[in-house]
Amino acid sequence: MKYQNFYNESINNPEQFWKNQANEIDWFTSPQTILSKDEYDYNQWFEDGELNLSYLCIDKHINDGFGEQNALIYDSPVTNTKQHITFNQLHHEVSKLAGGLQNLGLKKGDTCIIYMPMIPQAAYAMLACARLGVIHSVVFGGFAPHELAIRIDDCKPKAIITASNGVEIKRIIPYKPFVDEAIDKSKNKPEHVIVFDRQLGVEIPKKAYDVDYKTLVEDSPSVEAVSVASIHPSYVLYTSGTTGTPKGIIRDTGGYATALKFSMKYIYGVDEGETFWAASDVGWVVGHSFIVYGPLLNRNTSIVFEGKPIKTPDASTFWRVISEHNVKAMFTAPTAIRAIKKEDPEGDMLRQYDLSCLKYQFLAGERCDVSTLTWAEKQLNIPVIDHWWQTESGWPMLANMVGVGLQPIKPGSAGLPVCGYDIKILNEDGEEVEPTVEGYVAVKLPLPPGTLSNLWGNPERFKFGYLHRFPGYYFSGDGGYIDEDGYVFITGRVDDIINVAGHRLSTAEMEEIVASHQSVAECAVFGVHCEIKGQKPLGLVVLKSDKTYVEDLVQKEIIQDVRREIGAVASFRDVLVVERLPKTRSGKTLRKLLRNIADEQQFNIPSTIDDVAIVEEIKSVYQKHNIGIHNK
Ligand SMILES: CCC(=O)SCCNC(=O)CCNC(=O)[C@H](O)C(C)(C)COP(=O)(O)OP(=O)(O)OC[C@H]1O[C@@H](n2cnc3c(N)ncnc32)[C@H](O)[C@@H]1OP(=O)(O)O
Repeated sequence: MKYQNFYNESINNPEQFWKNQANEIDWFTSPQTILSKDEYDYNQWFEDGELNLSYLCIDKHINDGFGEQNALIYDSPVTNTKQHITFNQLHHEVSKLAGGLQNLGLKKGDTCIIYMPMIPQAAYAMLACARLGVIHSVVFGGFAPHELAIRIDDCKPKAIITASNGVEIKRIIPYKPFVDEAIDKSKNKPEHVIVFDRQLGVEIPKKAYDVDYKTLVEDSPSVEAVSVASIHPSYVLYTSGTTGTPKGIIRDTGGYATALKFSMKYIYGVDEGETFWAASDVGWVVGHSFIVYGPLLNRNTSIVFEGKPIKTPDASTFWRVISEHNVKAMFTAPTAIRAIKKEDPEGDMLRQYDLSCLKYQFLAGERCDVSTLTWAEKQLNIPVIDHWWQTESGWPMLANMVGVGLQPIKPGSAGLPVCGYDIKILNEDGEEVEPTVEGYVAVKLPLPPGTLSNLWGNPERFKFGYLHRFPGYYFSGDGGYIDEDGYVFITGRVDDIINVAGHRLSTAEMEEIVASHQSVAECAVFGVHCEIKGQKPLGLVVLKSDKTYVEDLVQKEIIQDVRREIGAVASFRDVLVVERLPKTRSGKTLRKLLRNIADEQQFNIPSTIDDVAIVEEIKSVYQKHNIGIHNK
């Protein structure tokens, strides 16, 4: 099969194409309607189909005779634990937890937040919710109680499933106290908090709403998977938006199952029974799609890894896991490769392991610089494939579809459009631009199955944020260009979103927190280049003139404020005090100029600037504080 023919088929005849793909999964009721419109006049897939994700990920494989195959391998260098979990064992854990949730009153259509570290119980919790048709919302453990509270208030969960603690290298992260604090702050209190005690000697503060996870599972019956409509939301996953509040991306069930089954085979090139590893976190979309649902749907063994690319215990960890667990294809973010490269530039640690099992290395989550890609290629000597997608899409939009046939790799490009995604580069007026001309990356509607179906509780924001700017297209928020061979190059966000170590964060949200410090008159927060994390946030503050300050103390307080409100994941460590900020004559802060000066990029000073002398002022502040690529 040729990529181009396959792709063209998906674009020219999407209904037939996706009907064929939908036939690859086991439906309780096969869909007769393939593509239709919902009440908001937006496309939906397989409207009248019925199925269950938990059934497809577990029961189906047991029924097919694969109950003793490993479904999950939990590998935790931070606790020195390795555990193999078969599909039979997964069934036991998930169906009894689902029974427990049911006993607590959770039913189809309710919501449940999952705030867990990278332990198998996080996957059990997701699958138990899916078994009942309960809509889960996993919140990344690096987010602070304030962020958790925002999500609680938005999705109003009936229960929260959490653990006593996480382990960050050698540091204990107190998950349960964070949940208690978030509930204190939120207006919509959940009825139950189900707590998995990891028995690591961490004290668990007790509350009336607490339910012990293990007792709940022990005392509850196994329950069967319920049938849900294809368009039933399987989950809500929050992602940063350009305004302060995060957006709850809604994912359907039938379209998602179809797209994930398709992805495992055609994008990642793994067959049933093989091992796949996405070294990410269940709190991100990668974790949903390619640690839990995708591999399990495809009867792959999936690795739940609780560790880091370095320091747990060293830069050889990834290679040990690949070799020990016979991983065929692996997914990680470029930032992880950069961290390994820094510790092991010549690949000496890598060569201690037999990596002959590894056939493909996939990279995504942030833009991949050429030197990271070529370093990985040189060390691994296999195709290293950058690809691009978003929380919104749920699965890859650009890739090198190795399951169809490996195409030449062009370093710097995230590859070719994946089947179903009619990707266009548009100018300000919504017109398609010529090859190699940079513009806005948009996808012609309808989007393929498995992509976002709306925003939780906010259909207006969905339309305005994604569909309004270029009618007839989904607007990705990224800029880029397509070359003469059809390869797409993503150049970065065109809004206030930054990507720090593969974590998508809103600078507007950080700016709100910085601005609320009592000593700050005005401020700007923006992303600057970071050698390891790709980008990191930098804050510039102008202090109020009617006060006396200890500058260092104000800076520490501001950094602490952002960490307390958003969480450690923000990596907000740099705040500089300046006399003034560059502005246009109409008073708009020139954040892009501030970023370009820091990144020492070629830039034009906007003609609307109110005082050009500020450019030198800012440069000298950056120099004094060692900000800038060449100062490192
Ligand atoms: C394609 C669609 C998508 O884009 S989905 C998103 C894809 N992104 C990813 O998969 C993320 C990739 N990045 C990573 O996995 C990590 O950044 C890696 C590379 C492993 C490095 O981790 P780390 O050294 O912790 O750095 P970091 O910048 O992630 O962390 C910053 C601070 O946050 C903390 N943190 C991190 N995770 C948690 C957690 N689960 N629970 C609690 N805290 C967490 C870290 O400890 C770190 O804290 P500190 O600032 O050092 O005190």
